[in-house]
Amino acid sequence: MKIYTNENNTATLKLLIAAKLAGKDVELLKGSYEESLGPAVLPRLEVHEELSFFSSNAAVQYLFPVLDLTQNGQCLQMLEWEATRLYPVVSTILTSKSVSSELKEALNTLLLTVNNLLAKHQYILGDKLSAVDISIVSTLYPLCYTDLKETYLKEFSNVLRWSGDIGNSKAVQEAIKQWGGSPNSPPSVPSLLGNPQVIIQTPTGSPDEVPEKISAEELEMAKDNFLNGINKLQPPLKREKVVLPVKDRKNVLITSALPYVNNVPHLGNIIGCVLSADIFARYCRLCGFNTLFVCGTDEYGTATETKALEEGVTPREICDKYFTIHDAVYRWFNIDFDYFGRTSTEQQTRIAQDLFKKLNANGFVSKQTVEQLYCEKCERFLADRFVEGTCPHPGCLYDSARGDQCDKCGKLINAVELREARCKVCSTTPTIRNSDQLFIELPQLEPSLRSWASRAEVGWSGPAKAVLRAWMRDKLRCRAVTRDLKWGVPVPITGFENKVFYVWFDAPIGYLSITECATGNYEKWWKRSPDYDVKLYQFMAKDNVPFHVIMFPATVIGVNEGHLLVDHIYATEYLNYEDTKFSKSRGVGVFGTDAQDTGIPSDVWRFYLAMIRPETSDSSFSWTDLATRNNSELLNNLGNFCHRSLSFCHSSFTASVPDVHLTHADLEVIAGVNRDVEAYVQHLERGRLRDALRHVLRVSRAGNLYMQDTQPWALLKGDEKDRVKAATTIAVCCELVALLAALLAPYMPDTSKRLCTQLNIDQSQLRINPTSPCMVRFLGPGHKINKPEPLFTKIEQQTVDELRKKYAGTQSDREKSNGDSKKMSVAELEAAITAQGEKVRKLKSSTKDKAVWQPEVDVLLALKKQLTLTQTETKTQTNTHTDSAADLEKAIAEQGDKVRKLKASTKDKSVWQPEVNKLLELKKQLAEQTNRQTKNDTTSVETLEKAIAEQGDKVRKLKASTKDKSVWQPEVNVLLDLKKQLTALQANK
Ligand SMILES: Nc1ncnc2c1ncn2[C@@H]1O[C@H](COP(=O)(O)OC(=O)[C@@H](N)CCS)[C@@H](O)[C@H]1O
Repeated sequence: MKIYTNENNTATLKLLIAAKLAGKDVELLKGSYEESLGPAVLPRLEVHEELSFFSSNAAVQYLFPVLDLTQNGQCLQMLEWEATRLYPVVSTILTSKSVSSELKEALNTLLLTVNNLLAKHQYILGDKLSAVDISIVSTLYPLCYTDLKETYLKEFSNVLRWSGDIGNSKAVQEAIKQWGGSPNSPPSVPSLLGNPQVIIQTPTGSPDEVPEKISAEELEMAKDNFLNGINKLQPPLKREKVVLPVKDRKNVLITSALPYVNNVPHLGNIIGCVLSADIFARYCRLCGFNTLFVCGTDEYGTATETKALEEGVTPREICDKYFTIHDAVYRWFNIDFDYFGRTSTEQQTRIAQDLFKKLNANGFVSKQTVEQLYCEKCERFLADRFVEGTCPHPGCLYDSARGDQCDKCGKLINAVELREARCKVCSTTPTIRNSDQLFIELPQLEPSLRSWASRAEVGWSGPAKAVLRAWMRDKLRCRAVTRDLKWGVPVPITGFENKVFYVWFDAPIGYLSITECATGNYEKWWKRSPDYDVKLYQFMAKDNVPFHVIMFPATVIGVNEGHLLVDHIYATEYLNYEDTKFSKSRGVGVFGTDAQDTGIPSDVWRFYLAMIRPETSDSSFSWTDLATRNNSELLNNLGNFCHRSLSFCHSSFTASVPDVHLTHADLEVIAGVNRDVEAYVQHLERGRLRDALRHVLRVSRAGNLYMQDTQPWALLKGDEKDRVKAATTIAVCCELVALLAALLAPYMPDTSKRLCTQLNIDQSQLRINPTSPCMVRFLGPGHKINKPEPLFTKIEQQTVDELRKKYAGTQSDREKSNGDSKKMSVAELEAAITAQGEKVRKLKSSTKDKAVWQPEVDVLLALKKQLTLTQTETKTQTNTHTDSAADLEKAIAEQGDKVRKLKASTKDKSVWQPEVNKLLELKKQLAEQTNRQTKNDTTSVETLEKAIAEQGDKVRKLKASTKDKSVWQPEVNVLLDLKKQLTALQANK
C-alpha cells in the first residue's frame, strides 16, 4: 500500500494512524501536486493499481471499518462533521496570522461538541476506538500535541484525556514518526503557522471538488448568457386555483408523507416530509413546471386512538384539534401546499373501498384466520401501537418495539411475534385469540413489482434504494390489510363489516383522495394519459419507504387500471434531537409550535433544517449548531454580501444599477458562479436539497471574495478606468443578489421576497432555466433599487443556552415544570379557541340555562385573552424581523377580507373576534413600521443619536415606574432597533 502526500498534511496522519492500527504496512511517498502523482488531491491512498482513495475519511474507513453496524450512521455523520466543520476551522486557524475572536469561538463550539461526546465514553462513538477518533485526533494534531494545547485546549479536559490516550499508543507514535513529527515536538507543525504556502487538503477530498480551471468556452458562454440569457427564460407559469395536468409543460405531482395527528409535528417530521417537499415544489414552480403539491393529516389508525385515550376525547375530536394545529404550524413554516387535506373524508372512504374491491375482484385478496393479541382487561384486540414488547429479530431484541414496527432496526413486526408483549394502556400481558383478516397477496404480485422496482429505483434517493433492496432480498409474504378497530375506513366485504382497513393500506390512498378534494378529478393526475405525462415525486423518511415501494405499488398494480407508479422517492434518514431521538408519541424534541415560540424567523428554521437534512445518514439538530450556522452562513456570508452590494449601489450609484464593461476577471467570477448554479439544479433534480443549498452559499461566498478582491470602494477614488471597473463590480454584485433571490426562493421564501423588495423586482418573475442553468442579467443597467436593509440578526450564546434548557426533556416534563402557567403557543391557542367556540355554540343551542354554558364561555374568554397576550409577546420577540410595510398592507387587506366574510356568515362574535384581533394586531404593526420608516428616512447619525438618547430616557422612566416587562419591553426593542440602525449607518459610512 502506498500513500502519496505533500508535507505537513494532517489528513495523511489519519491514513498512517489507521494503517498502523490495522497492522498494515504503508510506503509514504512525499511530493507535490506538480510531481504528477495522479489527480491533484493529496493524500492519496493506493491499495493496489485499481483501488485508490482520494478522500482521506473514506480511506480511514476502509482501513479501519466500523464493526458494529448500528454505529455506521453516526460514524458517517461524524466524519462528515469533521470534514465540513472541524477541518475548515482548524486549518484556517493554523494558516491565519492572527486568529479572530469569532474564529476562536467557532473552534470552541466544535471542541465542546467533542468534549461532550467524550464525557460519556472513552472514545467518540463509545468504548471502542473508531475511524471518527482517528480522523478527529489527526485534524486536531497540531493543537493537541504542541504548545498550542495551552491556548486552545486547556478548558476541554475530556479532549485532553482522549488525545493523550490515543497519542500514547505505540501504533499512533509510530504513525506520527513516519509522518514526520513526534508527539512532544512535531517538527513540521510550526511551519504550518502563518504559512499560506501550505496546501490545505480539500476537506472531503473528492476529486470532483478540485476546481478545474475555467475554460475559454465557459468564459464565452458566461458572457453570452449574462448578456442575453434572460431572453431564454420561459415566461412564468400562472398558478391556477385548481391545478390540472397540461399538454405542453412538464407536469409534476409532489406528495409529502401524511403526518399522524397524534401530536404537533416535530422538526424531524417537518424536514422528513413537508418542508423537503415544499422546497422541491417551489423549485419546480421556479422552473416553470406545472406543479401540484398535496399533503394532509393521516387521521385513522391506532396513533389517533391512543392519543384520544390519552386526552380523554373521541378520535374525531383529536383529528379536528390536531388538523388545525398542523395546518397552523405548516402555514407558519411557509409550506405552500396546493392543498392540505385529511384522510377522514368521504372521498377517502369511496376511493379506498373502490380500489380494494377491484383488488379483490382481480384475485389478489385472501382471507386468513390469524392469531391476535387480545387484552382481557381492556376487552379488545390489541393492534399495532397498543402493544409493546421486545423486537423478535435476533440481531436487534430492542425492548420497546411497537406492535407493527421496531423503532431500532426499522423492521416490520407481526404483533404476536413480539416477545414479552404488554398492553400499552394497562400493561397487562395479552392473550392470543383468533380473528379473520383479509390479506393482500404480495407473492402473486411480486414478479410485476420486482420488474417495476428494478427499473424505477434509478431515480430514488440512497435511503429509499436501501430499504427496497433489504425488502427484495427475501420473498414477499401476504400482508394483512384489515384490523379489528373502529376508527378507520370500513371494509366493504360481507362478514367484515365490523373491521376497518389497516392505516397503512389506506394512508397512501390519502394522496389520491386529497387530490380529489383539491381538483375534483384525482384520476387526471393519478392515472396515465396518452395526452400528457406526469412525473410523481414522493417525500418521506426511511420508515415510510416499505409502504410506498411495496404495499401501495402492489395495490395499484393489482387493481390494474393504469395508476401512476412513483418515479422519484426522495426519502431521508432520520433527524435526531441533540443526542437523543425525536419522538412524537413520547413528546421528545423541538416541535413546530416550539419553533414558532422561539422568535427565530421561520426562514432561519427552514434554512437550518435544509442544511442538516439527513440526506445520506442520520443527522442531529443542535441549538449551538443552529446559532453558529445562522451567525456564520446567514449573517456573515449571505446577509453580509447582499447588504454590502446593495448598500454600495444605493449610496455610490444613486440606487441605480450601473452598466457593465466585463473584464476577464469579472467573467471568471460569473463562470465560476455558473458552475454552482448548474450544480444547484443537478442536486435539486436528484432530490439532494441539502447539497443544492450549499451551492447557494458558495455563490454568496464567491460574491464576497469578488468584492474583497476588486475593492470597488478604493477604485472609486481612482481614474476613469478604475471607476468603470468599480461600476462593473457593483453591477455584477447586484445581479448576483438577484440570482441569490431566485436560488434562495425554494428554501427561504420570505428572505427571497425581502430581497426582491430591496431589489425592486416582482418575486413572481424570478425564474430558473433548468436546461441551461446560469447567471443572467436580470436587473439591467439603470434599474433602480430600493433602500437595502439587513436580512438577518445574530443569535446570541445566551439565547442558545436558554432555548436548550427550555426544550430539554419531554413535552409533559416541560408542562409539569411550568405548572398551571404552562404556556400554549399561538397555534395551539388558536386551535383551542376554535374547539372551545364550537363547544359553546353547541351548548348554547341545546339549552338556555346560562349556568350550564357560562363556565365554558369563561374558558373561551380566558383563552382569547391568553392569545392576545401571547401574540403580543411573540411579536415583541420577533420585532427585529418585522415584515415590510408592503407585506403588512397585503396581510391587512387579506385579513380584512376574511373578517368581512366571517361577519357576513355569522353573528356569533366568538367566531369572528379572534380574526378581528389579528387584524388589529397587524394594523398596530403597520403603524409601528411606518413610524420606524419615517425615522429611517430622515436618518442621519445625529438624528439617530438624538432619537437614541430620547428613547433611552423613555425606557429608564418606564422601568422606574413599573416592573411589568410587557409595558417597557416594546420600548426597549425600539431602542435596540435604533442602536442597530446607527451601527449599520456608521459601518456604511
Ligand atoms: N426523526 C425523524 N426524522 C426525519 N423524518 C421523520 C422523523 N420521524 C418521522 N419522520 C417522518 O415524518 C413523517 C410524518 O411521520 P408520522 O409518524 O407523523 O406519520 C407517518 O409516518 C405516517 N402517517 C405517514 C403516512 S404516508 C414521515 O414521513 C416520517 O417518515
